[in-house]
Amino acid sequence: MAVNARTLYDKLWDRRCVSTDDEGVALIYIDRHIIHEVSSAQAFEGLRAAGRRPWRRESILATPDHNVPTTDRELGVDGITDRVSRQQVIALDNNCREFDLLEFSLTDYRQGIVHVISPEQGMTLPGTTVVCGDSHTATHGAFAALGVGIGTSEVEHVLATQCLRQQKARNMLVRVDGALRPGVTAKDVALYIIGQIGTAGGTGCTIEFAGEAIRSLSMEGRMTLCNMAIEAGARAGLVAYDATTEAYLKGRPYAPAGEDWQRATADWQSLHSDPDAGFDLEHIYAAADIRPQVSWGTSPEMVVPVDAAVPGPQDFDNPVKAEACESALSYMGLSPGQAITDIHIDRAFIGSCTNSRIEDIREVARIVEGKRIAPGVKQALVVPGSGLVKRQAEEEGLDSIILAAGFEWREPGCSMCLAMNADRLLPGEHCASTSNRNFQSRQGLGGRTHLVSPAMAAAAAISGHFVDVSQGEWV
Ligand SMILES: CC(C)[C@H](C(=O)O)[C@@H](O)C(=O)O
Ligand code: SF4
Repeated sequence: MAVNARTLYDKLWDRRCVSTDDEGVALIYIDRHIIHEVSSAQAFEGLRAAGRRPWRRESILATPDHNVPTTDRELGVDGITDRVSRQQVIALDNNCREFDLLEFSLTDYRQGIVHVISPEQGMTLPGTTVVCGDSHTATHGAFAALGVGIGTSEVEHVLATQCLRQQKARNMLVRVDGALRPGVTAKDVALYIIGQIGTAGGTGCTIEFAGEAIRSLSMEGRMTLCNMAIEAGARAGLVAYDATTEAYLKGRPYAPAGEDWQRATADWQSLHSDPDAGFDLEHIYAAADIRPQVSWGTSPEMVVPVDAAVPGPQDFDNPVKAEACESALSYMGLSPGQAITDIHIDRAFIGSCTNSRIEDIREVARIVEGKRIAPGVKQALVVPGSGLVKRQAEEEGLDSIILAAGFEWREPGCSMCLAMNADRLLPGEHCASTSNRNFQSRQGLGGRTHLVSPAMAAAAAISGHFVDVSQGEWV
């Protein structure tokens, strides 16, 4: 290993590290601070109590997303029936007004899920640091930016000082060689990797995703992958800067323009790991081994290919995992050996910061065009990640295709990803979901979540049970 060779993570760290104390705790400078209604109210309260103001207002973008209804948006906050949810959204509006912060409020056409709107506005830029009081801030790593999820007290700290206390993570490389098979998407890659390394596999690490399969992903796909780095236990996920990153950012409202663009893109060229940089841990996979994935349990690592069967406790050598399997199967109402394609679904949810961007919606429209949801499926929801995604999809006529297939076309927000609004599963219901977490009751009390790609969720809604979208009529 060459002495001066650095990983992408090392470079990002060095660019923003202000100082490091004797215990190795550093202060890193924060370029972009995204704020939502659930994790910010107490931070603003603390700021006010201390008589402080946000240190750099221009670094902030706020939007309500977790608690917002996905229907009747014209009612504004009056459309939120839950009292706590309404209070949180009102508090965000008031805080943004008081401190003069940029907010895409409930009725703004640019409102959406925090991790969807910042990239789409060109606010997430390569070489920068991005924080949000939200674990899925890892998403922004797709832009060769250091995206770190923080807690509410850290939100207050960043508001007050523009810096974050951090210990440097270890470097992990996850390389996926070769080309992905048709019908296999970034979501399948993410679930496959978590299935391999486990939800603790990335603990204490920043994961850089590399290799031919990753390079050939669109920015949307890279965001899906980095979004789920957090479910692999990692602190952050990263993909190197390249022409795909540049093409995505060019011309976005808040991206640099003119001479600034030239300067920025020249600077961004160095945002990759040096060829001889060393990683603390490496995992190397072949893209050809990855098939469409379906989670069968209550943790994102409980995942198998769609053509496999539900495992049983006897399939795990580790007694803790065997026990976890047993309890997950009882919660999920599944039996060992049952074919994944025999699992019937009650609802489908296409949305969340993992899979609600324009490409995801296009993929759903492609799968469902000219078809109808299966009679046994009670509901198939399509929730775009932002007002701009919704608008673009409608311009492309995707909403009509989706509606004609019997799916619902909603307003943007987190929605059934975590059921903080009215969109939720009933006890015992199975859901094909494009979100990132399948914890117990995540999508509603007693609900049973199966994590899948958008194509897999759409095809399951059409068929009534899981099907392999890498085969036959679906490709
Ligand atoms: C509510 C929020 C703080 C939470 C997170 O941090 O991830 C949510 O977005 C989630 O996905 O569970
Ligand atoms: S869409 Fe889901 S995972 Fe993403 S920020 Fe919202 S609740 Fe969290």
